[in-house]
Amino acid sequence: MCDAAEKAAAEAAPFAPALPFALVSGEETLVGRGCLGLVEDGPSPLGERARALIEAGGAGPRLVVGALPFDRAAAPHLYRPAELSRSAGRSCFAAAFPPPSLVRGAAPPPRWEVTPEPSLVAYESAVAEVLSRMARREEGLRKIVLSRSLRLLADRAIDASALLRALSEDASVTAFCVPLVAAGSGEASRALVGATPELLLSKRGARVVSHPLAGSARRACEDAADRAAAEGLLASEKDRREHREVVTAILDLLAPYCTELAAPEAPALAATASMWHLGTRIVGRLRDAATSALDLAALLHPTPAVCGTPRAAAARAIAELEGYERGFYAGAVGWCDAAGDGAWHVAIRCAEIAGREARLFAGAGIVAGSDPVAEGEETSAKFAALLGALGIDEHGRVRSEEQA
Ligand SMILES: C=C(O[C@@H]1C=C(C(=O)O)C=C[C@H]1O)C(=O)O
Repeated sequence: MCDAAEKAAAEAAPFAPALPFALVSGEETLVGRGCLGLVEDGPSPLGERARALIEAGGAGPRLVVGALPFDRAAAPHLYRPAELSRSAGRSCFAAAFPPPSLVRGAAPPPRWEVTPEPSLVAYESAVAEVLSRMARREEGLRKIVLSRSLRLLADRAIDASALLRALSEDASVTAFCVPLVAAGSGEASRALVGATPELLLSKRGARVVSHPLAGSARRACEDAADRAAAEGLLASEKDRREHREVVTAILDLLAPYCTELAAPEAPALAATASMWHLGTRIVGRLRDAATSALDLAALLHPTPAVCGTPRAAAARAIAELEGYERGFYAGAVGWCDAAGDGAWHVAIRCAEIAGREARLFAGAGIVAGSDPVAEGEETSAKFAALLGALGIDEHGRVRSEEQA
């Protein structure tokens, strides 16, 4: 393409994603390429603005894809892809993210530098500070989800597609890739890549489903130890209290929109390849089937699974004590179509990747009775999925076969 044609193409498409958008799960896979337009800022509800974008364009997929940031006041990143592949199961994934060639596979593994931000010790102190604020009942705080991050620097550009392929091997999660910066923008192509076990909200017709998780234990390699970890979690009063905060918040927020809404009294175990969680499947029937999945996701988000209770006070404490912007970590990733149907997943177990750099995030819910060292260990356990997919441990060392 000549320069003028390239410039015209860039102006026509305000965002030209360098990578496909992907949501990959055993139930459904969605891959979006290119961009026909971005959902604009504006006073009307997000769902309405998304519908306006879909209706305004001509031919093309009738949906928007993207991510909501953790901060409710920050701008969402939502766009209408130019092409869409969709399949029940994972079949359309392999075509969009083909396996690497043998030549690339034979290259020596990358070398990594890993810098915790904050350090584990500083994280534990922040947890202790949260506990003392809760003990003083400051701002009525009952739960705060505090996170820490790992900054990774590789000796070469990180292959987001390879990471996504590795993450999607765990059948219990939804792997995702959300391109955040345009190709040719001058910046390294930035993307949010992860593998979440947590469904914020899905909506088809009048039926809504949410599957919040809260309360966690690291899985063990040995069967007996793994079972014991699961049973210990299920019996833990502290974890059940931590979990209940999330279920109550979701039920309270959804109730005005539903004619039926139900959740089991007690949580059940949910497993990923590396973690046990307490989970509750909430199912409801909307009063108005035209309510947008995007508006419902924006209403629920961020739940006490990633923020805390009361929500605004917890968000303020998080901003103060974590000392960094979460960006899209602990936000939501998903899609919404012209009928308002869609699915939004909690953006956890993820990393923001740009060139040779990655920033990984993991958080843990703190309630009265939490132990700072155990919460630090829980964040390490949650890093394992991403680090394992990159083939390294928390110190940047290449993982041995037994660890994998
Ligand atoms: C905040 C994260 O996970 C959330 C917190 C959990 C907990 O505190 O037990 C469990 C699942 C997630 O809702 C994360 O993985 O970063």
